[in-house]
Amino acid sequence: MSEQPVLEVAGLEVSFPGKKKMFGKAAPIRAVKGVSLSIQPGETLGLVGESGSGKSTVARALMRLIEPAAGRVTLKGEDLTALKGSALRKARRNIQMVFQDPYSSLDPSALVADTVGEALEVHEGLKGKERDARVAELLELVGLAGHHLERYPYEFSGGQRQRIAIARALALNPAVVVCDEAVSALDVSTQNQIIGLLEGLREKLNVAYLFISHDLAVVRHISDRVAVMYFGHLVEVGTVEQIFERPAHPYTRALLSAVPIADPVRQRGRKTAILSGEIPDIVNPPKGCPFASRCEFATDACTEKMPEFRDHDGSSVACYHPLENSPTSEAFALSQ
Ligand SMILES: Nc1ncnc2c1ncn2[C@@H]1O[C@H](COP(=O)(O)OP(=O)(O)OP(=O)(O)O)[C@@H](O)[C@H]1O
Repeated sequence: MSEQPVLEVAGLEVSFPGKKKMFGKAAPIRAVKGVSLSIQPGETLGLVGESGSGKSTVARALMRLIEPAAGRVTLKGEDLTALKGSALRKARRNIQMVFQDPYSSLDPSALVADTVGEALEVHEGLKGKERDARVAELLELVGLAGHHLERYPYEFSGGQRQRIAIARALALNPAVVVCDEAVSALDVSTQNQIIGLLEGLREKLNVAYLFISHDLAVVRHISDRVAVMYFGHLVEVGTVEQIFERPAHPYTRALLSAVPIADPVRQRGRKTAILSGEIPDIVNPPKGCPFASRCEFATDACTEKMPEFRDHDGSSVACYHPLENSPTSEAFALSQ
């Protein structure tokens, strides 16, 4: 029997106010529609999808950095969506975020000791030497020497700054860390080091990750399971093997086959399901599956109603005609 999930998201909806029109009311932008997912302790769930599919909005809403319009977020058994004020701040200790850009996410005027130690002061009342000793431990945990305490972010490389951001995220020993494109701004060798660090920390601390990335090779490497988003909807969730080797949703297959293969001969001979066609207008969404207009398998049912999730060959997929043994996945496997 599986453990209780550390994070459960059910029916998450997020809307933004639409652009004001000259006449009439502005239609809201429904950026996230009915997203449900769960993460087990110590598990890494990858979250992928094209730009604008809603990945960052899911992350920000589940941390209550923006208010969801509907849905429930349960963190370590506690309903985050029902909490306010100090109760919310306390519960949020358990979920922290690492952002893409370590240059802008760290305060340039703050010493590393203050950046990493702030949460320890606020939540645990640690001060002075006691706080700094804990910060030095955290720096060592992320592979930096403890004596970096008295330095400013500009004195570090991009990779070292991301290590500082990770140390800050881990200060309160969270159960979940959301990594939103956390390695995307780094060069490949630094990326590999940070990924190795995240994997090591997961082993040591049993922390779970929601790992958002547009880099499918990185997601494949780090994730246990992968969730695929399209146009604000989750369309498929499965183990990393299922998603990459037997994608069931035509969108997942197209997304994977859009990854170029380095060898031009193999690239030319490859059977692809290229992502062609326009993404629907987010202000006037279609009533059925939003991928139907781009999907070679779409039927009338697809344009009528968004399909419910169903189990298919071990994954969970929102599609009326999930694919069997999708051939493009083989091409993706070859590209690795
Ligand atoms: N503050 C906002 N106001 C209005 N619309 C927004 C706002 N933030 C996001 N959106 C819209 O919500 C949708 C989802 O955006 P989001 O940034 O979550 O996508 P994403 O999958 O994270 O994309 P990317 O990979 O480019 O970061 C997009 O249509 C975006 O334009």
